[in-house]
Amino acid sequence: MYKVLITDPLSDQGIDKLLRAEDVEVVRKIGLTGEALLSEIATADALLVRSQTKVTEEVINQGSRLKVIARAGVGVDNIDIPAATRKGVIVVNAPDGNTISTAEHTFAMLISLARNIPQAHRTVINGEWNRKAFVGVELNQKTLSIIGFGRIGSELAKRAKAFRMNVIAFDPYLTEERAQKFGVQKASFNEAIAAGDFITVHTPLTKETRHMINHEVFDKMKDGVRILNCARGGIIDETALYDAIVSGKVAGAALDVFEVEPPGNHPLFTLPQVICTPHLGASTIEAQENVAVDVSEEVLHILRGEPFKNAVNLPSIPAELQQKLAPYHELVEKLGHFVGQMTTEAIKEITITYAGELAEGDVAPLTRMMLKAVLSHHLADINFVNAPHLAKQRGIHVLEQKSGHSHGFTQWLNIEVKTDKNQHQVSGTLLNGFGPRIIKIDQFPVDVSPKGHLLFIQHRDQPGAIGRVGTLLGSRDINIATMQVGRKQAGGQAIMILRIDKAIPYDLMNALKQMDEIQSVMEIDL
Ligand SMILES: NC(=O)C1=CN([C@@H]2O[C@H](COP(=O)(O)OP(=O)(O)OC[C@H]3O[C@@H](n4cnc5c(N)ncnc54)[C@H](O)[C@@H]3O)[C@@H](O)[C@H]2O)C=CC1
Ligand SMILES: O=C(O)C(=O)COP(=O)(O)O
Repeated sequence: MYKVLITDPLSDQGIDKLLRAEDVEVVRKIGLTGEALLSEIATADALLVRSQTKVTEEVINQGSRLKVIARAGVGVDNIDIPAATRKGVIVVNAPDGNTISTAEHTFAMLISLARNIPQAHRTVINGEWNRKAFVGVELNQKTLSIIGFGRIGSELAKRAKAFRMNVIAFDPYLTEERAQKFGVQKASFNEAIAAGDFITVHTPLTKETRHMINHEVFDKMKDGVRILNCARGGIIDETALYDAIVSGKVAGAALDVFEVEPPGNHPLFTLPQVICTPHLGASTIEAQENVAVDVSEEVLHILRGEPFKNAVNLPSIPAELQQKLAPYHELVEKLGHFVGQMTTEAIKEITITYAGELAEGDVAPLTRMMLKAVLSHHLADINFVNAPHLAKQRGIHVLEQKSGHSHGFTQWLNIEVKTDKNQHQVSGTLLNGFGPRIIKIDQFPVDVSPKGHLLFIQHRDQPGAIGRVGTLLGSRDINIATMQVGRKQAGGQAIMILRIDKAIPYDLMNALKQMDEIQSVMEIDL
């Protein structure tokens, strides 16, 4: 039974799949913090949050069973992603479900800001009728500068265009083609800042975007500019915004998000030009259902070991590439496990070489898979998420290379592991109709189907050696299912790989090791 802990409000309909899953126990403790959160997370397999719960390193490290943190929304700045990665915990979000709601909310703020709707509302319900104080401006023909042209920024642009605004966008990843598709003008940051009658930010909060709208930037804006932030508190320096409003540079600001939430008695709230909502961008019935459905499905997939889509701390793999690489998963994992078990000393370097069909295109997901398999025999708690991080932390050099030499196979791959004293390598291929095969072990050509319980013996090639091993195993009722031998030259170094039906008792292992012609014996589980 998996325990899924939910600590922020999520839509009931959205989490229906989780509630109905027979292998899941849902524990809903909304607003959990401090010691209570630490105590609940200790037994949770998954944590589901929105923006309120602060998922700190301490919380993550306390989650000894934790496999996934799911964010029902976009921004993951409340989650310590590097800490999750170090711990091997997958972080997923729901990037698409609240785009429209947040774009609509921003548009509502834009119109409210232009027409002073919240301020006017307050006076009317207080018994006043002051029409002169709330003269606004039209959106028609005004310039809207959008900083961050991703999902929400681009949806906002469509709505602004419908209101006949000129839309200018700055985003380092915005191509001319995409700008044309949305009918917006691509601009530099400074151009967008200088041209906007309204400036709205739609970037994530990162080291680069924190206080990207600051005193200096306000100075470069048009007089009477209006500012919106429905993305993340902290993108705009709130002190600089306050000063710019007081100085008259900025005519008004609409804020849905704040550097500290809830913001309490913020100085900005003393200014009549400021309108606010309490982080409501994604707060619609539709968005909340969408994001809860998305994360519930992702959590179930991850807990059940099925493929998932929206990991924040794993490189995303396009569906087409996933399909292309899927047939190689087993081969890569088995080779990795084989060489990982052959290597009994601290690893210094791992090189994976792809040739043939495998050398064409992106193979990074296979390399990550191989790394996890090799290192799983050397490091504790390793998984796809933390494998590259743990390798780097241990000073293990990982090389991925491609070769034009596929040794006569349609696809060929080799994993080489170096330690201070030794090196081992295993090559494999996919044989049409037969699946993965190991075709070489440490320079010994073989043909081994990599599965089951294997006995890997290094010995001197001499008459009777194979027979003696067989007799010894037979005398202890150990059946040999298949056997492969390989040698470089007659009478020289050789290897035996026996698939046996059960594990070897300790004393029998010692008896094998003591045979004159045998140099090493190792059990390998694949
Ligand atoms: N107020 C609310 O309730 C909600 C807020 N959000 C926030 O809105 C923001 C945008 O969300 P989405 O559009 O879904 O994300 P997105 O990832 O689709 O778009 C973000 C865009 O910002 C761009 N960007 C990154 N660094 C930049 C920089 N230094 N300068 C300019 N552009 C930069 C990226 O290239 C990307 O195109 C996020 O911060 C998210 O957390 C999202 C949903 C609801
Ligand atoms: O999705 C986002 O980034 C949001 O900011 C929405 O936050 P919320 O889920 O409403 O707390």
